[in-house]
Amino acid sequence: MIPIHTAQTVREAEESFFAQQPGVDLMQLAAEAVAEAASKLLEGDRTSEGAVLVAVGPGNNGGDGLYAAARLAGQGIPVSLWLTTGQAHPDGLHAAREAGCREVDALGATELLAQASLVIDAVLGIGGRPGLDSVVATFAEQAEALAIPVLSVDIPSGLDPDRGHVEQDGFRAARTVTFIARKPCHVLQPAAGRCGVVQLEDLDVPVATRPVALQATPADIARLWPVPGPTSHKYSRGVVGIDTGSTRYPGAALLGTIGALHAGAGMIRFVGPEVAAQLVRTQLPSVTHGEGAVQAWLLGSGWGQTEANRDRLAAHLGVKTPAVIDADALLSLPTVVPPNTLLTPHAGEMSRMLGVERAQVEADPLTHARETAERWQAVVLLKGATQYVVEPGGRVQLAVPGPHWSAQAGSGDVLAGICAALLAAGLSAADAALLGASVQAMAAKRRLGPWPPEVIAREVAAVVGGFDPVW
Ligand SMILES: NC(=O)C1=CN([C@@H]2O[C@H](COP(=O)(O)OP(=O)(O)OC[C@H]3O[C@@H](n4cnc5c(N)ncnc54)[C@H](OP(=O)(O)O)[C@@H]3O)[C@@H](O)[C@H]2O)[C@@H](O)CC1
Ligand SMILES: Nc1ncnc2c1ncn2[C@@H]1O[C@H](COP(=O)(O)OP(=O)(O)O)[C@@H](O)[C@H]1O
Ligand SMILES: [K+]
Repeated sequence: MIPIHTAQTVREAEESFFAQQPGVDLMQLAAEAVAEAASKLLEGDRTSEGAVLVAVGPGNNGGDGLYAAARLAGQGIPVSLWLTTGQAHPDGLHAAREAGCREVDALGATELLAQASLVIDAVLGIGGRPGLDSVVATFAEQAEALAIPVLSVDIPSGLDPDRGHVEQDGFRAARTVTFIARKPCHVLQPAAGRCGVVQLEDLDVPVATRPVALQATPADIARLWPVPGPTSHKYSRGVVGIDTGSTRYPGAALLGTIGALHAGAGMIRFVGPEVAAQLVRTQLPSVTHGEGAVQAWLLGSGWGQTEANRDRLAAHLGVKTPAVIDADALLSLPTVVPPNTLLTPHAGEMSRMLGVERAQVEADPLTHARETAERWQAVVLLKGATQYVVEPGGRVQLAVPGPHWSAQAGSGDVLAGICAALLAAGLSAADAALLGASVQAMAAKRRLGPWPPEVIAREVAAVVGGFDPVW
């Protein structure tokens, strides 16, 4: 799991490091890493006038950029500096001037762009207020329009380091070199989409504080997956009870059942309406029909919004079996849900659960997901380009990210089924959510393109097969 830290935590880590090791110059270490990354991005194209254009802000982020500029100029690379506010880190500026960097104003920077091989964005880092001055914002847009690669120092300038929300167009980096720890903007969409490849340089500065979130990697998912062993049988692997679908949405039932089956459910008991049952029967012969003991329920997908939802939900929750509650059922929740319940809303559903606007959830997903988890004392998987797994008590984990092709009707139905299989296997609701969302993303990566959700679901089985250490 990759720890994600806020700007404040990173500052505190830097301060306690300085208190213990006052002689270490972190800015030089940061600049060295930036210069090295710039050299790699230049790929030998060092001949054109103004090969590297460094946009420099007034603080230490600009200081990193200036020392990196000095290092590149020292290698004989033509480097131009644009001091975006007219002010700059004094020692860094001195070093860059001494090394032979030339200075340009805003107009000169814009003119140079067309010939530049690389822009280094050292305008604002973790000390910046979100948003860019309009001249800098226009420069960033022009760099993108001309397809000039951008190397951002610490964060793409103008982003809020602690959020995934993007207020204004700004730099779109090919690579971001960040320091000490990854910040939320590096992993939360849509901000993460502006960072390009994120390269962490920890500068040997330890961070003692609890991370704000943990980002899962494919290796974590493989390690945590419940792989069957020699003593496994269908019941020990977990029986999933499925009550999903309706006359209007029978396909949701089939998709969730396909999801549960391809994620390794030991057995499935389908108890949804006959129209959905018929569909499942013709497509998936291993699914059984009718009541019986189950280890987890999958409820809500494709129910439609009807008066009957509250009773349909209550009928299953009475016995305190763990459950994945999805889609329409999320709006019929009782005040108390059974232990190990997983709620799987997207931003629109969460907004209706909390009685706020969708835009409010999208602007601050984490706060709203925390509120949802607290209100129902249940684990919440907030779906979308970033998948947040939030527990009551506040622990936040982020699923392995996947391609945006998954933004299609039916993906959520499949995902709920995958999570239900994991819940039935005995995993906690948080692990079921983290593994379910991650494995679907990993499968989608292997099937890049507009594949229907059932095709991605079948690919899940292949990904899961790869987790088996024995065969
Ligand atoms: N701790 C670490 O991990 C390490 C930190 N290091 C580096 O230090 C960076 C942080 O430096 P920092 O604290 O000097 O802040 P920084 O981002 O340069 O911005 C502050 C300046 O910008 C100004 N300003 C603010 N908002 C603005 C706006 N919207 N538009 C215009 N101006 C704005 C603000 O002026 P103000 O108006 O607030 O007086 C102030 O002058 C960090 O990102 C990393 O690169 C590395 O060297 C080593 C490891
Ligand atoms: N921009 C995106 N990038 C990657 N995955 C996405 C994106 N938007 C949605 N998803 C994923 O697609 C699925 C869509 O879920 P949902 O909207 O509930 O679909 P449905 O209810 O129609 O099945 C979720 O698993 C979600 O995480
Ligand atoms: K920056």
